[in-house]
Amino acid sequence: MNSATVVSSPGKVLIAGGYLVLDRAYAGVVVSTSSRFYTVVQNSSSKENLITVRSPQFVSATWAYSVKFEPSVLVEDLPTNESKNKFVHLALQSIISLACEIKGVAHVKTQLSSGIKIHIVGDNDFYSQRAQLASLSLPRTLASLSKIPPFVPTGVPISQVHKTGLGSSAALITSLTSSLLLHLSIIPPSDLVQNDSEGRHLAHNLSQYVHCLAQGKVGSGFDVSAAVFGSHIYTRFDPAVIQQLMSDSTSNPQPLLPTVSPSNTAWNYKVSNFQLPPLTRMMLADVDAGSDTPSLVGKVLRWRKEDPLTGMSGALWSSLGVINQLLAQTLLKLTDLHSKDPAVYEDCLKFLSITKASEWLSTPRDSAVGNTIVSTFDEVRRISEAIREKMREMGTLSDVPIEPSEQTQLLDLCISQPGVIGGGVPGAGGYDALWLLVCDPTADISPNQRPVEIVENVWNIYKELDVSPLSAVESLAKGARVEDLDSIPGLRNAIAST
Ligand SMILES: Nc1ncnc2c1ncn2[C@@H]1O[C@H](COP(=O)(O)OP(=O)(O)O)[C@@H](O)[C@H]1O
Ligand SMILES: C[C@@](O)(CCOP(=O)(O)OP(=O)(O)O)CC(=O)O
Repeated sequence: MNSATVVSSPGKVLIAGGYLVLDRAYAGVVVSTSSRFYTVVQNSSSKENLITVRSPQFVSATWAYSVKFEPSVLVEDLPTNESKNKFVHLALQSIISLACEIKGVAHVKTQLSSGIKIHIVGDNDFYSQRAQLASLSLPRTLASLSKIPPFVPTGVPISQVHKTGLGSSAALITSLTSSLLLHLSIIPPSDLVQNDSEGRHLAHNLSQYVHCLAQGKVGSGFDVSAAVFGSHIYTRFDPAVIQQLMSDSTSNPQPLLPTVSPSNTAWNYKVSNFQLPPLTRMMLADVDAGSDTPSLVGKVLRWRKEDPLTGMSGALWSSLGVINQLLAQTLLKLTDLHSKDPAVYEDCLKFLSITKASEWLSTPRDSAVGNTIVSTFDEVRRISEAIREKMREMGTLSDVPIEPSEQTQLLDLCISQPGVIGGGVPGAGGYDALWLLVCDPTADISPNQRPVEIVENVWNIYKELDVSPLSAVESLAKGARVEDLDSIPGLRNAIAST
């Protein structure tokens, strides 16, 4: 039998907490996306201890590795490989080593007795689809995106692809790690059904370590955390937990389990429940201008370090810390209000969808509950504006384009449309993306246009920046998930030709 083990992991959007989340004293609000990475692991009938990995969306993206077990586990690139993939290679080295520590070398040798093949694909949203849309002569709309075949080939090697900022490497590492942990019987599939299982935490800790190793730095880890746990309020782990492993030489490998074990209490990350309110939709745009996140981060952190003389960064971090939390709590309050009175909530949503936010409070609702719902939406709008203002201040003080004026103009225009609740520049900010939260009622609001359509249209005709929508919405499935190969449209086909 050659059954496939498939695990998917979502992408991420950090809607609040950019820069602050690097510091354990502050939390970030991360939304996981419906766009996912999929890793498909199958036994092959090739050769003992041979692992082949293919990414069929890319040119020259096949990598073969041999696994040696003596004197210690060593995963080696085959000389025939046309390119290297550090992320995949380091992931395999770490997963096989950990599997041997947990189950013994004999168990892993049996699993690899006729080799395994791995396919990795990411939803189209992870990579810019401008060229596809142009070649199909389609306008840049959500409807056009749905006409592009799933997992469409990009026509370029991975190194040349235009990423959209959804965190491809974190989602890739997490789906690869989790699928291999399952395929090698290190964790049971049921562990990826439960939210808080030991297996899920093991997949998280290992993925964080591998991702840091591959990136050559320890970031906040919110992207891996979203790929594992889904949307949440994230407090980072202390980097000391992996410091020793990060500095180990490959010639003298240390055991991984003592560090990555879910029972290692040095992993002090916090994951608190979060989701966007019912009947709202997150909208994402890829803005084709591009920013280099590491250089933005380096500059902001340097400024913060040098700043204590004036104390401005301290005050800014404290006030942003408070309003970021307020955003999360106010959004959660809306979910609560919906569950208490879904009918009134839906009715309010209809009103908000056809009204500009600046006029939301001018017409009182029929009931006290209705007024609370509308004023809570208005509070979200005000908080999201306050966060933008503070992030712009951070940008001005550190001389970093966190919300550059070109983005400010576009965001202001979007936020002034009926039914738009709030938005901003995600993560580190810069020129490359924006997010909005819009009302998305189930009810028919014709002859009014739906907020999603209004925003799409604004983006479509906007001239000052080159804007293209992404199809992602929030993923309500919590993080890494076991999939059935045939239930994901296009997946079997995407991996069939190679
Ligand atoms: N589909 C894929 N298959 C294999 N590796 C991938 C794929 N997509 C991304 N990667 C790996 O992730 C790396 C990109 O990492 P990075 O630059 O940190 O991107 P991001 O900012 O999207 O996380 C690539 O060089 C490659 O090693
Ligand atoms: C600055 C940050 O807090 C957030 C950066 O978030 P982005 O979503 O901008 O990151 P990239 O995926 O690298 O583009 C750095 C961090 O938390 O690691």
